Amino acid sequence: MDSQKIADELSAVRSCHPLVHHITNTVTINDCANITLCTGAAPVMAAALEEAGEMAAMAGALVLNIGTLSSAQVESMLIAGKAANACGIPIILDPVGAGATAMRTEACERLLAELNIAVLKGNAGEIGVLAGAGGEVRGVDSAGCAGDLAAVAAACARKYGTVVVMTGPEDYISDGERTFVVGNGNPLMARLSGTGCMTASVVGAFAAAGTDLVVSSVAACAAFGRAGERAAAQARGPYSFRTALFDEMANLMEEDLAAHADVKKADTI
Ligand SMILES: Nc1ncnc2c1ncn2[C@@H]1O[C@H](COP(=O)(O)OP(=O)(O)OP(=O)(O)O)[C@@H](O)[C@H]1O
Ligand SMILES: Cc1ncsc1CCO
Ligand SMILES: [Mg+2]
Repeated sequence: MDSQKIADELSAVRSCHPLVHHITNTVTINDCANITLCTGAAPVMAAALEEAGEMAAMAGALVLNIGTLSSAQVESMLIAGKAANACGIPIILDPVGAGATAMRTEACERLLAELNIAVLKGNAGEIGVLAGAGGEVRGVDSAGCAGDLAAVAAACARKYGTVVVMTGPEDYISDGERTFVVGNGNPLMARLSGTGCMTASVVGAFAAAGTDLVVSSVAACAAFGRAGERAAAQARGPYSFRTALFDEMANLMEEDLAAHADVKKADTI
C-alpha cells in the first residue's frame, strides 16, 4: 500500500476532527479518550440506555468495547449500534476477553449477529476464538492462536462480513480478500494495559475520516505503531512509555509516517 496514502489518512483525521462515540470498559476509558484526542479526533463516552442511540447518531464512528461488560451495557450497545447502522456510521467492535468466558463470547456473537459491524478488532486469541480457528484467551490476554495468522484474520473477516484487525507483534488487517500486515509497533506496547483498546479508538477515528475501511484500518495501525516506536526510544519502562505514547501520537508528522510505515500485502493460505 502506498505510504503517502497512509499519511493522507492521518491528515484526513486531523482535518475532519470526527466525533468518536465509545461504550467501553472502566479500566482504560480515560486512555481511550486521550488517544482519540491525540489522534486528532474528539472522544465522547456515553453508555446510558437513555442517550446511547442519540449520541451514536451524531458521531463519525462508534467504538464498542466489552472489557467490563454487563447485561445492561450490552443493551446500550445494541441501541447505539442500531442507531449507528441506520445512519451509516461505522461500528468498531473490540471483543475483549472473548473466549475467556461464555458471557463474553455470547455477547460478541450477539453484537455481530444483530449489528452491521464495520471493523472487528481483537488480539490473536480473541479473533481466533471468534473465527472458530483455535484461539486461546486468558483473562483479556491472547494465549495464542493456531495456524497462519493472516489466514485466520481473512477467514474471520469472511465469516462475519467485516474488516478484521488482529493485533500483536504484527497487525493483520483483512476484509477476507485483501490482507495486509503492519510491522510498526514496539514490545513495550504489550506491557501496558489498554493499548489494544486504544488501537480500537484510533481505528475508529480513521474509519470516521476515511472511505475504505481496509485502508483506514491499515493506516490507523501504522500510525499508532509508529507512535509506539518513537515513544519506546524515550522510555525507561512501561509508564514513561505510556506518557511518551500519547505525546508521540499527538505530534506524529505525516512525513514521518510516510517514511516509516511498514505495510506489506500478506499471503493468505
Ligand atoms: N510485541 C509487539 N511488538 C510490537 N507491537 C506490539 C507488540 N505487542 C503488541 N503490539 C501492539 O500493541 C497494540 C495492542 O495489541 P495487543 O495485541 O497487545 O492488544 P490487546 O491484547 O487487546 O491489549 P489490551 O487488552 O491491553 O488492550 C497494537 O497496536 C499492537 O500492534
Ligand atoms: C485489564 C482489563 N480487564 C478488563 S478490560 C481491561 C483492559 C484491557 O483490555
Ligand atoms: Mg484487547
